[in-house]
Amino acid sequence: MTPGWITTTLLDNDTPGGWAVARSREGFLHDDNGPLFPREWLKRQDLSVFAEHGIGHLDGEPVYLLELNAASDVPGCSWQGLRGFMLQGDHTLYKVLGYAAQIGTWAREHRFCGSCGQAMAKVPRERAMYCQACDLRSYPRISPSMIVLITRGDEILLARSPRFVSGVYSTLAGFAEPGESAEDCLIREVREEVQVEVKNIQYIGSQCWPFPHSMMLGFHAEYAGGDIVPQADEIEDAQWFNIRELPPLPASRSIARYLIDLYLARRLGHAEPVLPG
Ligand SMILES: NC(=O)c1ccc[n+]([C@@H]2O[C@H](COP(=O)([O-])OP(=O)(O)OC[C@H]3O[C@@H](n4cnc5c(N)ncnc54)[C@H](O)[C@@H]3O)[C@@H](O)[C@H]2O)c1
Ligand SMILES: [Mg+2]
Ligand SMILES: [Zn+2]
Repeated sequence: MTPGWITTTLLDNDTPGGWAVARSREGFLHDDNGPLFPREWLKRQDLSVFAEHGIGHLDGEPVYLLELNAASDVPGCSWQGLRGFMLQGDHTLYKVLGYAAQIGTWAREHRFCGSCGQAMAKVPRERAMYCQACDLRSYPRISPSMIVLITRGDEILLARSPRFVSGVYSTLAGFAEPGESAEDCLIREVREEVQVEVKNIQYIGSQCWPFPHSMMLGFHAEYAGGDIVPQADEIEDAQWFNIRELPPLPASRSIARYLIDLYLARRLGHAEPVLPG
């Protein structure tokens, strides 16, 4: 048995047993023991199953996703969105659910060929959908996004979007566009969102962000010039904050929070935090 969570495409839906998670628009089903259920028990419940996907092995046991048409009542259970599992609880289980969500969404959105419109079929032993007419394979979509902490000595640049929880300020982020390097994207996003220039861009680490399919690439950069001008509509407010007087910050498991905490730790001589993958 290999401990931990390993994704796979090798599971056969006709082989009984293993664990399963159930996902609807309301999130994942869970009870007091969490979101993993014995698969045969789950399949006996009154669920409207849209698709079933073998997704991986957890501590050597196969795990399947039951993708549902709608949430239904299961006695003793309730539904919780993926963000709730990210914010608290077992991080490995959150990784299982994050992967399940991305596979479920991708498979649902790639039932038909984007080129000719015919039905696509699952490719055996590969996470891909295939159109025979076009000889076209569609793989799960991952959207690279840059996220950057900009610093100026004891000050850090944080901003808030109108979508954030009231009072919370975070690092700047944005999606890569075709033709850009990670650095090009970072420089463009920072210019667009606050009209500031940066230098000494350093890659720090990355995080899967399955909302719905981002891959966050985290950077540190130093301020090089310009006065903050927040982008209309996208940025409600942006400010330089002294590291000793910070506003409410993003959730502790996010890479945004990690980039901030890492800088504080280095600046103040504290132990460095660990980035949750
Ligand atoms: N993990 C973290 O700590 C953390 C923190 C901040 C942001 N994020 C994530 O980073 C991503 C980018 O952040 P943002 O919202 O500031 O992005 P952004 O500044 O690029 O603005 C969002 C806009 O980009 C466009 N867009 C949406 N999806 C896209 C895609 N796949 N490719 C290209 N453009 C797209 C839309 O017009 C959307 O309104 C989001 O997924 C966000 O949830 C993660
Ligand atoms: Mg942004
Ligand atoms: Zn086709």
